[in-house]
Amino acid sequence: MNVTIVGTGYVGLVTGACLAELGNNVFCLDLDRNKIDLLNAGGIPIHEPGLEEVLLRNVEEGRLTFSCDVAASVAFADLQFIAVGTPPDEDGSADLKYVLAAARAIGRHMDRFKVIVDKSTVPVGTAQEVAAVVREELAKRGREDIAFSVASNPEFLKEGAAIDDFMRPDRIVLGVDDDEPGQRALALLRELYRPFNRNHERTRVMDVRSAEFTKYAANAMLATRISFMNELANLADRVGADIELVRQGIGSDPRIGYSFLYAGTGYGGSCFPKDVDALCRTAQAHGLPLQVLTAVQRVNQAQKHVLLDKIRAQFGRRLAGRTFAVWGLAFKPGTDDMREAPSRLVIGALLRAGARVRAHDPVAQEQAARVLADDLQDHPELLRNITFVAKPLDAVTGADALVLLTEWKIYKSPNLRAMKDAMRTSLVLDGRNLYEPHAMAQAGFTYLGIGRNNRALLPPQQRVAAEPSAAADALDPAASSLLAHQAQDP
Ligand SMILES: NC(=O)c1ccc[n+]([C@@H]2O[C@H](COP(=O)([O-])OP(=O)(O)OC[C@H]3O[C@@H](n4cnc5c(N)ncnc54)[C@H](O)[C@@H]3O)[C@@H](O)[C@H]2O)c1
Ligand SMILES: O=c1ccn([C@@H]2O[C@H](COP(=O)(O)OP(=O)(O)O[C@H]3O[C@H](CO)[C@@H](O)[C@H](O)[C@H]3O)[C@@H](O)[C@H]2O)c(=O)[nH]1
Repeated sequence: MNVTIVGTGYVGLVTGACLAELGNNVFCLDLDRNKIDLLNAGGIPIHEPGLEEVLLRNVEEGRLTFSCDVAASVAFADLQFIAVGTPPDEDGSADLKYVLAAARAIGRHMDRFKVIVDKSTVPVGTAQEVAAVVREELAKRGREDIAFSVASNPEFLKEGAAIDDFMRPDRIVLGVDDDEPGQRALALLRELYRPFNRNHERTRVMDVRSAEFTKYAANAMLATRISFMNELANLADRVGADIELVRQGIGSDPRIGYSFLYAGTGYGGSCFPKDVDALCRTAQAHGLPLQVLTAVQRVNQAQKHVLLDKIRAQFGRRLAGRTFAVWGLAFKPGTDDMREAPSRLVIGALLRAGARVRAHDPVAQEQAARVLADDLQDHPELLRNITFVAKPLDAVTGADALVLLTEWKIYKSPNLRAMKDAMRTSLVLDGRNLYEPHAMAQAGFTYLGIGRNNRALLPPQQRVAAEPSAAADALDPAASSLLAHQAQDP
């Protein structure tokens, strides 16, 4: 089949590549000329395992095209997928300007029946708005005779596992209208997704509004599990339990399951924070504020500060002159995506407090340097105090503490002896609970995970003995106000 994908970001690129891999002819449109030029030159704008191979093969075999030509993209296929960004607006609701601009462009150029498929994550009712915009454009040209349908086909892929998620989906949600164009849309989409249903039927057909809602409900449920565990982890720290053992204890109940119950430094990325916000906004607009999800957001905001609180508990306010090793910058392993990455907040706070940071990430260092420069626009001189290093061990050399923020595989079995020898102080703050407290204590580390302050396993908590240099003793005033602010954070 011929398919057009509007928007060649994480979702658009993966969708386009995977649909081409199944034998379809795919036209990927983006308005970002640099991105299209890079793709046409054989480059890839994002880090996503397995993507390069699929892209190169399908471009070479002529099934995958990248272009900025809107008229050509609309003419190319009856199926027009919209996969552009839906970033948060100022009030937290989803900003639909890219979606509606894409819809308008389709309406402006279409000259025969089209199925417009919203793959972007969009609030309930968006398909109706898309249809209105397309109708408006058709009316301007006096072409109200051209039929079309707007369907919803939300995407559930995870970054870092996107190809696998797309190729082996748990479910394919199709929201279509009941009318004749809607049923034509359904027939086309069923045909497109037929290869995914060979083993068993994965397609769930529903009305458009329910499909749009399903996407938000899924992300909200997953975010809720994470905030629930993060809150319990903080209590575990107080009562002397180990949240990892608790996770396994409850996960063994099939009604609960093991997935998405890892405590950490709060969820980040381009989806959970913005989608939970947007759903809360939708609910408010309908006069039904969502109390559980409001708490989920609040807990997540606070959780992003938990490691900083632990750092402060160890060092007091004297962070100026200290050196912190940071392992992991991306919001999760398997990606170079820095959107809402907890590392931004932690590193920003450390630098503002006058500390030095030696950071390592296997793929996200370049992106991290870019976003941190943006985050620290008001204090660009602080960027001198962050060094990006080639190897994890280089980061810990001479460090007062190691702060682990992303659970990349490369950090899973470090050489503890070499680490301990290299560090100035053997303090490890593990934001992903990657290590065993007992093993770390045995190796001579002061180990602080999230919700793992199990008194039976750990030596009595000691404050870090080594004092910073005298020159560093004077606390940067910006740092002290920042830390005070964090102390008050809910
Ligand atoms: N990133 C994920 O893991 C993920 C997973 C599932 C769903 N989603 C949802 O999918 C949507 C896209 O997310 P993303 O992460 O791929 O975004 P992204 O920012 O990586 O990519 C969006 C792309 O759309 C392009 N674009 C914007 N307006 C355009 C237009 N009018 N015509 C053509 N191209 C245009 C931009 O230049 C950009 O390249 C969002 O709604 C997001 O919530 C994302
Ligand atoms: O037990 C867990 C699982 C995840 N996280 C964090 O949650 C965030 C999101 O992780 P993940 O869901 O793996 O990555 P995303 O790529 O953001 O994928 C989510 O968001 C996408 C965009 O909507 C959806 O398509 C996916 O189904 C949904 O998992 C990250 O910061 C993780 O560190 C935890 O803290 N604990």
